[in-house]
Amino acid sequence: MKIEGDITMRNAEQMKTNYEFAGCDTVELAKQYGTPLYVVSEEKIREGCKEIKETFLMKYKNTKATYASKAFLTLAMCKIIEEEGLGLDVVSGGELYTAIKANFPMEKIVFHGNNKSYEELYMAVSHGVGRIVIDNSFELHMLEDITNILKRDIEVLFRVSPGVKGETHEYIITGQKDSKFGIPLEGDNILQCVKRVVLSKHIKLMGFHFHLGSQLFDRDIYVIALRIIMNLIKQLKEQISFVTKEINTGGGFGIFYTNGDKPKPINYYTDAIMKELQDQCSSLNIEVPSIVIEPGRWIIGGSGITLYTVGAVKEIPQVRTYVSVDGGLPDNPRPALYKAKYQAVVANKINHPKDKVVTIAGKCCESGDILIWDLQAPQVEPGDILAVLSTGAYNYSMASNYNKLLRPAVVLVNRGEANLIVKRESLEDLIRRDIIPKHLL
Ligand SMILES: Cc1ncc(COP(=O)(O)O)c(C=O)c1O
Ligand SMILES: N[C@@H](CCCC[NH3+])C(=O)O
Repeated sequence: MKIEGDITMRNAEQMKTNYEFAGCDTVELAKQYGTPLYVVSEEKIREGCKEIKETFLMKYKNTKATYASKAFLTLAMCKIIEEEGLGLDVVSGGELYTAIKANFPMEKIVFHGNNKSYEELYMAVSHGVGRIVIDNSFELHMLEDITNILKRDIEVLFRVSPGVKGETHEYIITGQKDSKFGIPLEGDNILQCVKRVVLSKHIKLMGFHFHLGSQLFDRDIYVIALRIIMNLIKQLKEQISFVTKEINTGGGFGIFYTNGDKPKPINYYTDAIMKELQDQCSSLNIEVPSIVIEPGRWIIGGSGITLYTVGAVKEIPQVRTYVSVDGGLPDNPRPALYKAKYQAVVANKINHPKDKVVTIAGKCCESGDILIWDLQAPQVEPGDILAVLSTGAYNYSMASNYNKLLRPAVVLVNRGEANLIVKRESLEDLIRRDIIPKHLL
């Protein structure tokens, strides 16, 4: 009996031809929820958070981690992040509103942005967010005004621009000298801002923030940036006796998309940051400030995939075969924006030999709407389900309605169970905000 059972199990295993993600058959998911479909693994998100806790937060005292919600934010995501005990970084009234609606603890919110509006700052102060990261002196003035009106205290950091250039796509580097983000360290801009804020009645300066860019694999630039910030901290202490309590070293930790990406555990970065911090503090004889990191992509990127249904397959002899899917640039603008590369599998043909090379095209009226060039794949036919991998970060959050395509649904999967966490847009949603003026009726 037992032997028979084993054979049956083995046969079942061999016959499995569908791609599984978090214990769910992705072809079934596509059938049940339609395509394009974002699928997000709860377990993978929690594993990332756990790694951050075990190898950074528990290893070093006086440390915090906030999830950069711009990577992927829904009410359910807020709940997971809250349960995991991380903070949340938001960059707009919209992201803050989402966190408020999820009852996310406001003291764990860090509010970012290089051009926050008066209304956004007012919203942040009146809801009592934990930190506002001030990007410029214009914002500082608005914040002084708002805190005086509301008579509310607020703790802030200054975002500074360390002048360090990360190796990544030029559109996603932020820490270089010529950047729209942060207060430059050249000149006395930062000194003036610090002098001003220390006199403020309601604004308490806790320290400094830098963020170097995204999809970074090199820890040395974090160390270099930290050294530069430590020098600022030393000068401020000597010149105006300002004591820095917190340094936020941003996010940007890279993940695997395709061969060539060499992802690292989080402590590859944080151990180097903490070592530099301790060395610098002891050599400068200053108290060790608290360290905060803000990973976005590193937590959610590999936790998501996108399912598409294949439509037209067009073979141009001696040129290439275009396989068109039912989404593309509107649900994933990253290949068009950053020449981002992705891996994909044909979910219903997982065991078929990959003896073809095809190009995965989106359905937008844009020649640049190509999701993947030259994918090694089995024979692809209309109706096949394509799973594009590692789409958890900056796909759903950057999606648009270009060509009036409907934004996909999002399904949260965990150990074979699936829950819809964002509904698919409807045609009605597309015109909900349109108004026809009287003279055109
Ligand atoms: C201020 C700030 N913190 C954190 C992040 C998160 O970046 P990543 O998703 O690359 O970790 C970003 C985005 O680059 C950012 O601008
Ligand atoms: N949107 C970018 C990341 C920007 C991070 C925000 N500063 C991407 O998809 O790679």
